[in-house]
Amino acid sequence: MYEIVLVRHGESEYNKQNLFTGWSDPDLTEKGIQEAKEAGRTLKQAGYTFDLAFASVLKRSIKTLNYILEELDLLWIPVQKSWKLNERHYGALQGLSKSETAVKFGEEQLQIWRRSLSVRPPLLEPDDPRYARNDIRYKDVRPGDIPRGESLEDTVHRVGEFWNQRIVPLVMKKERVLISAHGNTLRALIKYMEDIDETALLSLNIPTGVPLVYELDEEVNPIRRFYLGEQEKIQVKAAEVANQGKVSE
Ligand SMILES: O=C(O)[C@@H](CO)OP(=O)(O)O
Repeated sequence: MYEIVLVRHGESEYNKQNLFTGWSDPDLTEKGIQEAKEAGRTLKQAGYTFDLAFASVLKRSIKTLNYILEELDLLWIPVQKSWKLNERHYGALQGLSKSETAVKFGEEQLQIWRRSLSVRPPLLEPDDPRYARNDIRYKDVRPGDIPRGESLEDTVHRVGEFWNQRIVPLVMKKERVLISAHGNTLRALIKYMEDIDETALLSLNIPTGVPLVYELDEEVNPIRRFYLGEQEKIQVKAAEVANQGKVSE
């Protein structure tokens, strides 16, 4: 049996303000830093250690990973960063308030944009300053691969490809891997690995800064997944994520 640990970054400035984030690059809040450190301590107490780690190219994921590795005294291990682990691109919704958007378009539409599988958000215009094509960190990405807005299905595609090409071979070599990523990237990975149906996917909300352990069989198929830490507290945190789509928080 293999094991892999996934973690969503700690609370970001946009999470705190309840703004759509996607490929925007806000920093962690003080609470987010504490969540990341706590995740590191939880892993340490449970006896986890890692040979290498992955992060996206967004600072909330990178910093979360660093705080965790610091708690584990593993800042020295190799870290691979990839845009393929970036949050799902939220298109023209990026930077807008979730609760104001719920008032304007209704909670039902908001839930479709946030949690459905195949619906894309309104796309960014090519000349929108939020379009990542002019951002130097994506200079090596084929321009056609840089999204202007993604459905979860689009994210499943890129994350699934990354999982197969970059992570599975390492897991099969018995490398102990930690992945610091994002709420919808992790939902996409869970969808890819387990092929859960859309109803289950709708209510799948990943809390910030909580280690999620996957046990995998010899073919790297999932056996089970579970969160490490106080289960009641984790459920409350997941419910908070679900409630971000309400008209008033
Ligand atoms: O804004 C976002 O990019 C994501 C994660 O923070 O939010 P949501 O849970 O609404 O998909």
